[in-house]
Amino acid sequence: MVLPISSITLRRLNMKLKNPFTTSFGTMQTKGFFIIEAADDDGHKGFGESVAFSSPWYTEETVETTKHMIKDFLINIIRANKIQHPSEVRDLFKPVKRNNMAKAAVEGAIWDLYSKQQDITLAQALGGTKQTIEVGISLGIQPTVDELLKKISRHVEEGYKRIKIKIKPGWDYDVLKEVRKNFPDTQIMADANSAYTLDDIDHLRKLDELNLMMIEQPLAHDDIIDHAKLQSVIETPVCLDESIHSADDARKAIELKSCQIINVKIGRVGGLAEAKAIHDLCHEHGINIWCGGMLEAGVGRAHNIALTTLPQFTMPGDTAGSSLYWEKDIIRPEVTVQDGIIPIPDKPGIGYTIDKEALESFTVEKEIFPI
Ligand SMILES: O=C(O)CCC(=O)c1ccccc1C(=O)O
Ligand SMILES: [Mg+2]
Repeated sequence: MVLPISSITLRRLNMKLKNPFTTSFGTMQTKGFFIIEAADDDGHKGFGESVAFSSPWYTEETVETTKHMIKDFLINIIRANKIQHPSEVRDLFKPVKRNNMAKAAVEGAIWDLYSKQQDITLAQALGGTKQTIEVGISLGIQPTVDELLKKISRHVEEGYKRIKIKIKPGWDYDVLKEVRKNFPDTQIMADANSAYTLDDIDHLRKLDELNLMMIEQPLAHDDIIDHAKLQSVIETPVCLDESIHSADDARKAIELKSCQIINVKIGRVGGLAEAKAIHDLCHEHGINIWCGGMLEAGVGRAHNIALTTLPQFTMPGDTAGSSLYWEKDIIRPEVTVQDGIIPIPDKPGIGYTIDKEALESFTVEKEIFPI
């Protein structure tokens, strides 16, 4: 049976983050992104969210490249092909190299549309099994250690299951040592966003004494060789984020022992089908995975929640509550977290309703493409 799609709408939104978010690369305050709406003639609407940032610091994609890819390539592919199941979109998009975040935004809208047509949840469509998921929070680099400690206290009290701390040279060992001293029993991890090289091995080895859950992407964004060298001489488990763009990348990293853990982001790997393939591979190899975040608005957050219902997502992810990022999110209800837990919504598709007024108020550009 063909999966009917009658139009795809591309909406560009601008939303201001409640708090600036600082990584080893710089600070973000507003987020531009696309909400993709895939509609059929029976009134079903599926939604996807693009996660590329305005500048290419995390991967090579940007808001502008996302638009170019979707408008000039991906929509034409959808138009030219009959789709029976959303898992086919991954192969249809293969002739377009990389540009994973653009692909994921369109593919995600089609998964949501399909789930609504079938009257099942997106989690069910993916084969998810959990009724609730556990989440942690990611804290950007703060102006002072004191401010970091205050934020950690607040989130530990709220019940977040683990605290991730962004690090960079000059904001690492001493800061984490202070954190560990104040929070001896909290699950703490660090994310370097590729700020180090193998020259820093001795420095990174000092982190072993702090009993961190893991160190995320310490070395180059495109590396799996040096990470294997690093992992062989440090005890702290290495987690890869930027380096993994596909199940094939994950296979190679596992084979080389470049990491013990993988952060799976739907956008970075090109969509839900690829994310599920990475999940299945890691399940087979006993590699723990968790769902990363890209400072998403509600639609992206809902997709992350659905993906995390798959069983090998054994570690708390970065999908924190909407109100930590936004004055007002674009979904109803907003994502709320209690004691570090998010219940899986039971409505069809992503399970959250689009707040049309909010969506409209953040929209700066809109284009409809008939399919
Ligand atoms: O809170 C979130 O959504 C995740 C925050 C985060 O760590 C992050 C935010 C933007 C870009 C990259 C990363 C990352 O995981 O490396
Ligand atoms: Mg990361």
